[in-house]
Amino acid sequence: MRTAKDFFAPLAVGAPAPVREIPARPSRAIHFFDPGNPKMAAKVPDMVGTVDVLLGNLEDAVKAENKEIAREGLVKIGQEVDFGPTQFWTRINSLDSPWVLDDLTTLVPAIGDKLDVIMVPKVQGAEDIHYVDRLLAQLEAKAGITKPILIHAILETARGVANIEEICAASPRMQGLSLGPADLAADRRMKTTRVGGGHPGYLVRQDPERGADGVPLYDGERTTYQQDLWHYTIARMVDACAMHGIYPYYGPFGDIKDTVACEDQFRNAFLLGCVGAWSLHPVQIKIANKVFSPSVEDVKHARRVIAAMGDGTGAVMLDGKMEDDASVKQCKVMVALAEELAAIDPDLKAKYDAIVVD
Ligand SMILES: CCC(=O)SCCNC(=O)CCNC(=O)[C@H](O)C(C)(C)COP(=O)(O)OP(=O)(O)OC[C@H]1O[C@@H](n2cnc3c(N)ncnc32)[C@H](O)[C@@H]1OP(=O)(O)O
Ligand SMILES: O=CC(=O)O
Ligand SMILES: [Mg+2]
Repeated sequence: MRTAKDFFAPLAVGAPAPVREIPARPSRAIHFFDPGNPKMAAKVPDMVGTVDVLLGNLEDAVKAENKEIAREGLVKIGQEVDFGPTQFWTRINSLDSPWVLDDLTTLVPAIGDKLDVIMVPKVQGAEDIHYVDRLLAQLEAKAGITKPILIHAILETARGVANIEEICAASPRMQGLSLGPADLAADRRMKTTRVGGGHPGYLVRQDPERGADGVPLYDGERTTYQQDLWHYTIARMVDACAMHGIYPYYGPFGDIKDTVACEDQFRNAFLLGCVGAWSLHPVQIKIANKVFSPSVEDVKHARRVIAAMGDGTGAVMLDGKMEDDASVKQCKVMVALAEELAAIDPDLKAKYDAIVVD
């Protein structure tokens, strides 16, 4: 165990000092692209400024025979593109793969000064984060990198879920967690073949009409309500991240054409406390940007409550509802997010600035 006094010490002589607080940078959409796919790679420069995070993916969805091309493509993009306000992330190959060592030893010297966050897949426990943490420190020291690269872990194994708190606490580099519903479903032996989202078989059913004898009458219509397969894991992830001052994200939604259900899944995650979601296709960026930005109505309400609550203590009635010390804190979460987003998104800023609090 690293003691409290050593926790913020660099893990290699000459490596940058770890950050004490993870910056709250907007990351509504983490947009995945394959850096070895020429069509996708060509779109990256024009996507800067339209999405909060651009992530060059080297892991699953990149064919084994293309791993090196993807890595080289990522280096080229990292060296040539000015990312401006957009964060630049990568997802490296898993720690048990033959590619990950080359991923790290190539990327850090070549583009480590540009990379904000490295996403590590299939994290099982703190030992995986410790490994990456030390190696990054050694590579940063060797390359003269002055800003520490942060680590994001994907929650996609049963062991990872069981070890979630120790993963979050494993390093001051820990920036956040994403739910990986596809690998997690496989690892848990869940019986869904979908990449994220709900399932029509996972439902609750309205109570039956009953006869005078109390026996259910089976011929009546009974409404069913599809449930969220991911509720437990997302809620678990949100608590662990909040406890450790890092950020939770929903991961992939594979039914690209079902933009409505994608929006629903993203909104569930937003309401539960996630700050963003993955985008696999350009069409999902707009959805994430919309869902993970507080609505004008919510911001207006939050500002009204804050104004009505004065010093933030006591209780008031507003529109027939009680507001008090706790609800004003909820409202402050909403307003703080709106302010963060307004600082980087002129359209949102104009909408929020136009709000008149009556
Ligand atoms: C499930 C577990 C996980 O690990 S999920 C994360 C790993 N998966 C990924 O990263 C998938 C990334 N996305 C993709 O590979 C593609 O979007 C898939 C889903 C295959 C669909 O591609 P495709 O059939 O070409 O779509 P399309 O014809 O609608 O594309 C229109 C134009 O847009 C481009 N495009 C597509 N996806 C991206 C992307 N992610 N980033 C940037 N550009 C993208 C296409 O190349 C296509 O371009 P063009 O108009 O032909 O020039
Ligand atoms: O990597 C993501 C997943 O769902 O698996
Ligand atoms: Mg996965």
